[in-house]
Amino acid sequence: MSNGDSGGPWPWLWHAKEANDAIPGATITLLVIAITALIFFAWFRRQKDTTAPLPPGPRGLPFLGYLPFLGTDLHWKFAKLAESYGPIYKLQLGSKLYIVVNSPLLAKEIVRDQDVTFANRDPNIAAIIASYGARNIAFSSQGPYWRNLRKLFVRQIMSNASLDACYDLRRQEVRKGLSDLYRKSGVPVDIGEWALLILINAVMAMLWGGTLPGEKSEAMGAEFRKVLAKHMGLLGCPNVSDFFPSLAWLDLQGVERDMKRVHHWLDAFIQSVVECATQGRTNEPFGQKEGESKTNEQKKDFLQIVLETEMDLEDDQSPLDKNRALKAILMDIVIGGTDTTSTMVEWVMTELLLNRNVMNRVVHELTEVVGNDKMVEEHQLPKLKYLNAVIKEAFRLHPALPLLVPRTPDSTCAIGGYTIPKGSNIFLNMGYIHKDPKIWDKPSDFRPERFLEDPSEYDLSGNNFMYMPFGSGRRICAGLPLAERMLAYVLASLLHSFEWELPLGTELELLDKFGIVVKKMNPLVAIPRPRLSTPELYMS
Ligand code: HEM
Repeated sequence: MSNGDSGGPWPWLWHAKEANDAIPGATITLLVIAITALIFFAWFRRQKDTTAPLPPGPRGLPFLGYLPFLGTDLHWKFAKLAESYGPIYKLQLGSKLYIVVNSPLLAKEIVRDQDVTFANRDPNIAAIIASYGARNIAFSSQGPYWRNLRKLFVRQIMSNASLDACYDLRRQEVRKGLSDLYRKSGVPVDIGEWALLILINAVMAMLWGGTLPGEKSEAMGAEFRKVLAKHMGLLGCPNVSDFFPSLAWLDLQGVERDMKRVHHWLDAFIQSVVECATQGRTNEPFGQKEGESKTNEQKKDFLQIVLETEMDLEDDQSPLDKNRALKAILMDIVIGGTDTTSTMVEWVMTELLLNRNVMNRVVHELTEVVGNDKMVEEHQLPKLKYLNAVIKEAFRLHPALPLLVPRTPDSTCAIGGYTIPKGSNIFLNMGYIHKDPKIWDKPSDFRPERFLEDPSEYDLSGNNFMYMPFGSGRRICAGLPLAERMLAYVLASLLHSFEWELPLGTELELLDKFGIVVKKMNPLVAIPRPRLSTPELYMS
């Protein structure tokens, strides 16, 4: 065998002896060089990306990092730092690295371009306890378990058919709440508190058909509100044990201890709901009549849907695992479905009381669409274009979760030319993006008209990275369809059925306080006066 024919890997490179061999040989040579260069370039870029610097960020103290300078109003602090450090910055808090993203372009990289990489959570200690060991949808890591749980939730429980089927249950609770307000007409009412009770009752009704009866409603509702407030406070509480896992056993602030207590109460509550449904018992504390949730197919509740669906979560699931997964889903609904929505009712009502011309236009629209001799029905909601714009504008200025729920990458990657290490916590700073003057004209004005021009430009489904009150991508809020319906229905009912005024001498303001859900600092108190033509309407 001659050298030129087969010696070495590139024989044609060296031995294009004959003239007619020369052209293809040269072409192939150039091709190989080009491909090699491309491969090298791609490799070099990857190398460069992963060896790119960490994002900029403020310096902290040794060991503690930026922790001592964080303060309590995280969302305002993060906005201020965005002014100094730009679209992306890092914060070292104890032994943990946090990355804050402040631009729609970089947010897109996370929730769209690299959605799979960023689809995990790194729940804090309180969240792990509250979610049965990260077994709920919000805090479990992506994988078959989370996917199946989420599929069941979104496709079955939150489907249009399922939500239509339990409309009667929601409606009854909203109507009861309106009757209650009618009795209180002329008297100052804490709107957030009222809305939370209605939402707790509506969610309970949808869960298993039972609600809180009569006086028990007030007492149980008050207890539930207290527990819920504590629960949310602990979830959002900066905890030394999270920043220094090696000190977690000391539980220095007692967060772990307190969350265990709160979780115990909520778990007993959920367990009694599950037992009642699975064993056909009456649910004494919550006034469900025997067989109530089982007999009426029209009013199929969420629990029935879950129980009827074979929960195929993981291969090795034990009955205990299954029970825990079931309770974790119910907890997602109870926790996700109440506090967030009632908080938004309060924000929208506050903005409307501050912007009387906007309030008048909403009321005018309601009168046109619904009529003064009728109560609002859910099927009328899509016709309330202006109210929907008002809700969107309130979400822009007061997103209930301005930092969404932090995500964590499952491998080291690059965003905006910076290295994002595996396991760091990523905050999408939507509270800042929603008010960025580079994006929004007169951002601090409450101007629903900005959402009227092209309503599809900014929907709530996270397709526009400048506006994502419910997040985006595979971790977008799983309860969005219910949240949209409930929020608009409660607000439309409040505004159509009553005129609202402030108690004499009240100075309305927009101060907020940080938590996993950002609420009004001072509760909104306003006075309802009936505005419908017949008192009987309020008695239904
Ligand atoms: C005004 C009402 C609500 C707001 C503003 C809201 C907002 C959010 C946000 C921002 C997230 C994180 C999204 C992300 O990481 O990209 C989220 C997640 C979630 N929400 Fe909501 N939510 C609301 C109502 C609800 C309701 C009614 C439910 C249940 C019935 C619910 C259940 C959930 C669940 C299960 C997740 C976790 C999704 C996952 O990690 O896969 N939410 N929500």
